[in-house]
Amino acid sequence: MSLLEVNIKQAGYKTNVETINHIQFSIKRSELVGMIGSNGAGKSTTIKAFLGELPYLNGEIKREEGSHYSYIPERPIFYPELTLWEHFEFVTAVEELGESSLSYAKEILKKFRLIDRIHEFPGTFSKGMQQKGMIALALFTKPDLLIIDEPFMGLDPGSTKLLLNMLEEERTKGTGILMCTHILDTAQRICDSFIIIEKGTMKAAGTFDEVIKQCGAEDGSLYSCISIEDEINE
Ligand SMILES: Nc1ncnc2c1ncn2[C@@H]1O[C@H](COP(=O)(O)OP(=O)(O)OP(=O)(O)O)[C@@H](O)[C@H]1O
Repeated sequence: MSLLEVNIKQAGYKTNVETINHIQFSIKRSELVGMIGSNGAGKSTTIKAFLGELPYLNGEIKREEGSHYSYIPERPIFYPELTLWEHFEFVTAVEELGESSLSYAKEILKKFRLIDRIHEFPGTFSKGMQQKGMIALALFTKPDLLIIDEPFMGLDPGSTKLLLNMLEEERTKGTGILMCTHILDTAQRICDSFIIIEKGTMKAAGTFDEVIKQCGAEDGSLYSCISIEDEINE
């Protein structure tokens, strides 16, 4: 059984108005899946659909029993009235993680070089620092499935390297990862499999060789899998 099995027939932001359709894929433990496609192709909508955040979903979503996920959205979201450290305390209380887990929080925050800023409000952080704060919070809950939308956005080279190492560490622990990204060279290097989304539907899915073949990308590059006029025209 996979961690996640997605079979979306149609889904959208209004009842009976489909923004995406016919998207099927699964994610196994320790698998890193790259979801790629142009701006507006339907990647974030697909994520929202299988997380149950859309008003319209015709399809079936199966999750491994007892597994839990963390979702890092494209734009960081924090509670304006809480400091970064208070976010960790809040998550500890809500998820019933126990006080001892806060030492793990400090470990992650040290790695992300945020430890000196924990008593500040994340809203006052730089974009990259906010992104790191979101990633740190997501990893803190030790998810079985990690869903990251544009993880490299705003990260400096050192933080990008750190994130890549942490993704590898998570994978080794058995975490399944779904990552939306426009950084195709990195995706090609680190992902086990790919989902290509185009105009709200799934154009290809599988290993690198499989998607290249399905897309008819003769130059053997993921760039050729993404057409330029890819946006959904409603
Ligand atoms: N909240 C919303 N309400 C209505 N339509 C939306 C909403 N969010 C996105 N859409 C529409 O859904 C379509 C797919 O958008 P989506 O955000 O899924 O694209 P994406 O592939 O994630 O793009 P990007 O790479 O730019 O993040 C677009 O036509 C967009 O306008």
